[in-house]
Amino acid sequence: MLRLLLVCSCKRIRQFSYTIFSNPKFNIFLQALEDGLKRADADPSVKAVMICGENGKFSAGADIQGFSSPKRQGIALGPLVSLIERSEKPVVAAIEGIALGGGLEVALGCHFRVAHVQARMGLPEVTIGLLPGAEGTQRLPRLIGVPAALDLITTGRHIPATEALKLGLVDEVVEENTVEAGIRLANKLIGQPLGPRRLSLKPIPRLPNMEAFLSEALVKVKKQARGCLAPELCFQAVKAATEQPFADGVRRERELFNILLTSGQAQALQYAFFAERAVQRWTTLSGASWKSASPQPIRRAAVIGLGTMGRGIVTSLVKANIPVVALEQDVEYLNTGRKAVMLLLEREAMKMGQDAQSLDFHNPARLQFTVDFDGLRDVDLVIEAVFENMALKKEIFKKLSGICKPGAFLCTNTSALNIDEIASATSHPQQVIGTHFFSPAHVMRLLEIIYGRHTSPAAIATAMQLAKAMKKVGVVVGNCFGFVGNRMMFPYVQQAVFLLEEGSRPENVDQVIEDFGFKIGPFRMSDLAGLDVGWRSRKGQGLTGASLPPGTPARQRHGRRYSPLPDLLCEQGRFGQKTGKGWYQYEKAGGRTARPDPWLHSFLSEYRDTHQIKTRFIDQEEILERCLFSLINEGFNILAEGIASGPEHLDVIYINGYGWPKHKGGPMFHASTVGLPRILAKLQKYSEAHPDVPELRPSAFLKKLVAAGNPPLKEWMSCSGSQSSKL
Ligand SMILES: CC/C=C\C/C=C/C(=O)SCCNC(=O)CCNC(=O)[C@H](O)C(C)(C)COP(=O)(O)OP(=O)(O)OC[C@H]1O[C@@H](n2cnc3c(N)ncnc32)[C@H](O)[C@@H]1OP(=O)(O)O
Repeated sequence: MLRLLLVCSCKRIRQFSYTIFSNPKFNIFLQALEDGLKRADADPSVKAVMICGENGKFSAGADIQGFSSPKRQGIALGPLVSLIERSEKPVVAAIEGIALGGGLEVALGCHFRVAHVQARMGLPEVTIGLLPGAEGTQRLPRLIGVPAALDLITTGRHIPATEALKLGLVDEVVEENTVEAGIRLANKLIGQPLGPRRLSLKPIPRLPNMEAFLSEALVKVKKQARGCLAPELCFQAVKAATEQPFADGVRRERELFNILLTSGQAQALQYAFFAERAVQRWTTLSGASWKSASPQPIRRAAVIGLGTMGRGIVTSLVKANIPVVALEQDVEYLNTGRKAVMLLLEREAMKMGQDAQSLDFHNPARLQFTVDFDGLRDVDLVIEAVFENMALKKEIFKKLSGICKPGAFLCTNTSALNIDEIASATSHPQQVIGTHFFSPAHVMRLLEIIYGRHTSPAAIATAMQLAKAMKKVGVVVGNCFGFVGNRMMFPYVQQAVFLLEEGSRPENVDQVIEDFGFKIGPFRMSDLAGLDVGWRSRKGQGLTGASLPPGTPARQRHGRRYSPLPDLLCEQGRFGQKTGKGWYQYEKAGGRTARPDPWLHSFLSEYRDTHQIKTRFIDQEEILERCLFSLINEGFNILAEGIASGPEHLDVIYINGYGWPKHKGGPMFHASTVGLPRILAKLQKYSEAHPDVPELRPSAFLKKLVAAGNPPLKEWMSCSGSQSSKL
């Protein structure tokens, strides 16, 4: 909520409390600001005006919910910012807490800006698919120069007050009461000329090579945007500021803003913003929820296993300022793991600069390495991160159950294994919970949190709190094979491989998926992760390898279609990047540049000949639909079973853990935009063509929703007979 303080000649402050922007939940009352400014200008006793926030916050900007509301109305902010700037009396912005989006644009209209040292500011509109549409794209480059403005506007990053001061975005940073400092400043400014402080009148600071700079910047922005429209249109708006007078630049900004507003991407990104917050309000099938469960403090944690996942998890815990005990099975593994963890932490410290001091990871009180389970006696939480092997995990949990204090939470980092079976090895299964980290664990934001039959609400609340401390987004899901993320991934990967059997090449499939906006297609992903991982799992499930009963048809398992292609590649030692060959070829073992492999193409032809599969041309539409709609179909099954309590959970998981393009809102949001009747019709078509693929059979819940008239996403769960959406 913004307030207007009127500074009078007698140095008394008349205070009008005008709600301009929300504390973000409330509506925008711009009219009040306009009226207040006009009254201040007309009143000779008022000598200066100050705009500040309430409750220690300047403004989080406009109400994001309002952008997708069909009833969006009211006066525009840009003209008001101009009105502030035109004021004949000095207007000072006193920024505390946050000044984001439209809030910062208001501050840019002021003649002076004073900020508290702990304030943060930014123009994050790009992250919700928009651009700073209240003349911010025209004022900011005039104030801080084109490179810095482009950076802030196209990334949306929030910056601290100290950085804002260096950039010239604010005039003063104070450690004391910002409002009082603002009033002092306002008093000093009374009677001073304001012309040079009106940003719309300032020329753009020139660069010797503006044209070259802008072309390079555009290439960078496009590369980072990966199909997302907003960064490029933000760029265009700033470019307009470099080429056109202020008023024309503002007109261009408005045009571009309207394109974005109606683009569909903005709705998807705004949905993703609220979805990420909605998943914090978790519930379980048995009715436990965030409302009544209390997280327990984690004063010390332990990690078991210092493989790739364990190393990343230790790093995340250290960065979250949680003292850690890291345990390995023997000294050799421990030393290798210690070196790797230290390297990761050194790198993180480099990235953090001065703030890195707080990590203090050379201090054994903060990070300790051991091979002795006794060192885990007094920890509050353990994260086991050993191999995906049930017997091994159960053995470890049995041991932990005897050693750890009864209140300690026992987490297993698994991507698919049964949490209840692991918990059965302990004497307090209510303390056991699944925490599925994504690789690299210190980078990836997603944490899938899986509750078992006995998991206590406190364990769930604590895991959620831990996710937050590690700056991750925790999503609570039920226990089933593959949980949510991997369970939905299986049909997608399966379709990708079936498409190869029928006539596609890995590079065709990857291209279609990457053009859709995924960071990486299924085959490049498989080469990166290592084909041997899935091979081991399939051998464990008896789908391939020595335990396969003789006479099993090559392309069928349990009466369903099966493709042995990935197994055949593994038998040839083609494990992906690590061996230099997989679905692609690489320059060397460990190489990263995937090149289409003629060997693989001939191998696929021979395979089709052997199995008498007629090679056919498969178009982009079929590739995309078979991969994505089968994944979405599984999502509907998951919702029907109550494994996730709403579609937003699935979407947050896919955006943060599986590279789903955020500007497409996640798989379930995408389904809602494509339209459920279309998805159903396509699945029916593909299922008829491939009756031996149960994953293509439309989910009963999808059919129910279509029969119910294709309701909007936020009403889906009320049709499920399960729980309701949080949105
Ligand atoms: C033609 C007109 C053109 C332009 C005008 C201006 C445009 C804009 O201003 S666009 C909006 C720009 N602002 C943002 O993008 C800020 C978004 N919010 C945040 O980054 C964060 O919420 C925060 C930094 C402000 C606070 O973070 P944190 O303390 O971690 O709290 P939460 O994120 O959990 O948020 C708490 C609560 O507030 C809701 N919320 C936050 N910001 C907005 C907002 N701008 N509009 C609507 N609602 C907002 C958020 O959803 C949470 O709600 P729940 O508690 O119900 O989950």
